[in-house]
Amino acid sequence: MADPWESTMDHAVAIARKAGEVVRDALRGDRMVTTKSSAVDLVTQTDQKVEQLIIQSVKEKFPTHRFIGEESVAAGESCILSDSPTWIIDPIDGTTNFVHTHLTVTSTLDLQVEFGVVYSCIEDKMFTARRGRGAFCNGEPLQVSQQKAVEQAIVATEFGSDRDPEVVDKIFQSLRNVLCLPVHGVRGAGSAAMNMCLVASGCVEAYYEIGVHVWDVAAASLIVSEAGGVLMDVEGGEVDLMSRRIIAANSKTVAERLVKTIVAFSPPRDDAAPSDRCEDSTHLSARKV
Ligand SMILES: O=P([O-])([O-])O[C@@H]1[C@@H](O)[C@H](O)[C@@H](O)[C@H](O)[C@@H]1O
Ligand SMILES: [Mg+2]
Ligand SMILES: [Mg+2]
Repeated sequence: MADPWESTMDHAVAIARKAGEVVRDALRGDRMVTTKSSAVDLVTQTDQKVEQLIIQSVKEKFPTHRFIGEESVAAGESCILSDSPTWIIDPIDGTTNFVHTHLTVTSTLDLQVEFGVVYSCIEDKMFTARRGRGAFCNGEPLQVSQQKAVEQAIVATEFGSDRDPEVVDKIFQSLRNVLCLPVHGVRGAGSAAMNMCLVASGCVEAYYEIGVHVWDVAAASLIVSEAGGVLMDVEGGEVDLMSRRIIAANSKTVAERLVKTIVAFSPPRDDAAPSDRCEDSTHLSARKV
């Protein structure tokens, strides 16, 4: 049966590839860095340029579609899912890597519940998933790891950009608990989306993080699910993409072991009123890197 969203997803893949070209070009030049919710929550002109490139390109083809973009929300736009087709965009997932010319940088585009696209532009890896039709990397099918013993697993996580000592303590308590399960290792790509694509690819057994945003994980969530993986809230139960908490695992068994291990807390939700969000976009002085 013909897929009504096929041409839309093709456009998403094309614009993700174009975004990757812009990011690769920017890596060869100077990057002006400013900050958002903390001194280590970085953003560059390239993040903003790529987000506008994506949004303008989609608006021209699909004028009724809505958007949740990381940098648009940072500038004060709402972060509310509507009944209209809504694109959830992270123009650069891994901005800190981008600023430090580190390797893993992705751009993510998700059209809520229909398809997800994550493009890792340095590696030229295009991760895609269409609801009910599988997950792929450069056209090759993806399948999560079959390892169900967490003691034989590699787990990915990130430390986020909140440096409140009480939050950092909870993050480290979880990390210590996970390491002492024990697990074979803990890894972090510097990009939530890339960590989740590693789960979908069977490279690591699970990823968890408290403090991510909906734009970090929306596209890759569908890629994990379509690769046979499981999404769960850190306290168990269904994941809520606006809650800023997620476990993406190869199996329910591994996900449930992590639920028992992680020290849970609840950051301000992405769909909270702007005044209740911790991201108050305090743009400190720009610096060139
Ligand atoms: O800001 P960004 O590079 O798009 O996204 C990043 C996420 O991919 C990562 O998981 C998180 O720990 C960082 O704090 C940051 O949010
Ligand atoms: Mg991100
Ligand atoms: Mg980003």
